[in-house]
Amino acid sequence: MFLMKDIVRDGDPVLRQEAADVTFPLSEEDQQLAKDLMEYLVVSQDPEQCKKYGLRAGVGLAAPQVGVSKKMASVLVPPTEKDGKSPFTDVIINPVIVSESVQEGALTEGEGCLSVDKDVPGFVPRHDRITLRYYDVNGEKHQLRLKNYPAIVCQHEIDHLHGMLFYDHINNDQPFTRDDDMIMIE
Ligand SMILES: CNC(=O)c1cccc(C)c1Nc1nc(N2CCN(c3ccccc3Cl)CC2)nc(N2CSC[C@H]2C(=O)NC)n1
Ligand code: NI
Repeated sequence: MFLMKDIVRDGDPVLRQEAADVTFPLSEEDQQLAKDLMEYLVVSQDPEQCKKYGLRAGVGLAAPQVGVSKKMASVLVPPTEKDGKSPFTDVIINPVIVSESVQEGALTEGEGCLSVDKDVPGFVPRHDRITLRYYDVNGEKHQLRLKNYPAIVCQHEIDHLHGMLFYDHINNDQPFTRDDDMIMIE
């Protein structure tokens, strides 16, 4: 199981590299990595276990953040009160955003990252809607449309696979600048 000591922090070059494509069928090692990446999110989202292991809660974790420069990330978007179903949960492998809305979206409260200890205030302008193509741990190809929070999270995690961090997108002169048709996501 990953603990905070296993999370690579900003400044480590691995977070600024282009990660390598994952080859199928997954090696034992890559299968274990996928399990561990998802387990971190599950444990971190359970208040009791989160406290017990001293974790920072997250809804996404990319392999480079645990020092493995491979195109793999776990995403676990918690269920919204409404229907108790997670809008998106999977380990995305060799993900590609095949299309994206011109319309932007951003989290109203800004973004946090397990690899960035400092708070970096500001809107992180992203695409409000994306069409995501990825392979799951079984090598099955998926292509689906995501919008709002799940789309933001996937873009944040896919950024990690290309050596980008969320604050790279923040407008430093006007961090809370937004154009009036930017979708603000709670
Ligand atoms: C600077 N202001 C802020 O951080 C920020 C501040 C307020 C609100 C938001 C919404 C903010 N923003 C933000 N909050 C999150 N969490 C909210 C709490 N949650 C969580 C916490 C406890 C249990 C279960 C869960 Cl689910 C875990 C996830 N996560 C991300 N990001 C950016 S995309 C990848 C994702 C990530 O996992 N980061 C570690 N951003
Ligand atoms: Ni991150």
